[in-house]
Amino acid sequence: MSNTDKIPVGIVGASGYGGVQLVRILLDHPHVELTYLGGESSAGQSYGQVYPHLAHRISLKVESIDLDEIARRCRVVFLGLPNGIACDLAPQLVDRGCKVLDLSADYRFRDLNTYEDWYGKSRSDQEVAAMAVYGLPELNREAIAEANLIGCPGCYPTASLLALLPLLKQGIIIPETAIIDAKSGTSGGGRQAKTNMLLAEAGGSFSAYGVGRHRHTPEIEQICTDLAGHEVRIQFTPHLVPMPRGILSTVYATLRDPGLVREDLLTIYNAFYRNSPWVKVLPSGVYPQTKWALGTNLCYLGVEVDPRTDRVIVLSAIDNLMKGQSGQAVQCMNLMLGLDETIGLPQLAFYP
Ligand SMILES: NC(=O)C1=CN([C@@H]2O[C@H](COP(=O)(O)OP(=O)(O)OC[C@H]3O[C@@H](n4cnc5c(N)ncnc54)[C@H](OP(=O)(O)O)[C@@H]3O)[C@@H](O)[C@H]2O)C=CC1
Ligand SMILES: CC(=O)N[C@@H](CCC(=O)OP(=O)(O)O)C(=O)O
Repeated sequence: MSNTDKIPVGIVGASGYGGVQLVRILLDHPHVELTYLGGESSAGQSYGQVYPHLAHRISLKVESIDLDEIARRCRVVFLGLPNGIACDLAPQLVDRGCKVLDLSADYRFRDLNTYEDWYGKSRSDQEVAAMAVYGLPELNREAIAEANLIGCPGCYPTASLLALLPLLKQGIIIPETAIIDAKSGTSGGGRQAKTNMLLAEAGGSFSAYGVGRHRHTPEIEQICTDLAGHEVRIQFTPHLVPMPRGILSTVYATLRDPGLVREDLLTIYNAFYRNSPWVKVLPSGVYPQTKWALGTNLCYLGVEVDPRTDRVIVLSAIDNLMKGQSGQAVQCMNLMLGLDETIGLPQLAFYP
């Protein structure tokens, strides 16, 4: 592909945390060119005013949202907006010929009754939602490559499902025994001011939230149900950790075959992910740390079996803003454009 063939790409919600990660990744992507950045309260400012450390790399302004103008200037559009807004924009952008990747929850659910129950917004775009593809490449690589609209997964579902997929696909666990204990850095809550994210509130503390009812529960259950072939309910508890970014998700489930040991599970995981460049199964007895994934699109998995309880324990570490959000969206974009899924995405963390 020559320079003149670069694909024009826009970001709506460019001033947010997901938006700035997309800008950072796409500025160095060899096959795309940023042609539109959109926002709400930041509209009218240069991008360098919003993020001064990027002023030397980008001269675009943040603009208000004009769908005709976006479609005129972009072939691919990322929507990094609060939940409940993309559903008013995405269908019109797809109609105008754009490929759309929505970072919010609006197109993650095939059945909008579930979305309405958990997100409290009524929807009339069931047909569009049914054609959207869930953007987890390790699950849906072929469908993503053919799609025009991607519902990118949530950060906790990404970390947790990558831990669960080999177990569910091969019937190794009793799905309804799955318990997910996940911890996130504060950037998971986005860039807008929130009291519970203040340094004085979250800084020296570690707490659970959404206990018994977090909206990522039905998202994880949708995939577990598909893979198990019957309705599955799981237990999920998120926690807020005093660090800027990263997720560690620890998943427990009961083995169907109590004879399996750690080495058996590692063989299964390594085989399952052998063609998935963004998932790294760690060697026997090694468990992931969030800092290994920071700034990269990688998911690190550590696998263990407790023979006393017949439970498998899988630990999954990602950067919530990368594999948990913008990095994964670019991985999907690469597939939609027929490119290698690793192109343009950082592989090395700034560890230690
Ligand atoms: N943070 C994370 O770890 C993850 C987030 N997500 C999801 O990705 C999406 C974006 O999240 P994140 O980047 O954290 O969000 P931020 O809060 O950091 O950014 C939100 C963006 O949306 C824009 N915006 C807000 N309200 C409106 C509106 N009414 N109309 C148009 N634009 C609006 C803001 O523009 P302005 O600043 O100009 O007002 C800003 O650019 C959310 O749906 C989130 O749930 C998914 C996975 C992980
Ligand atoms: C730490 C923190 O607040 N995390 C967010 C999850 C971010 C995310 O993935 O949210 P969406 O599903 O809305 O896209 C939360 O629990 O609401």
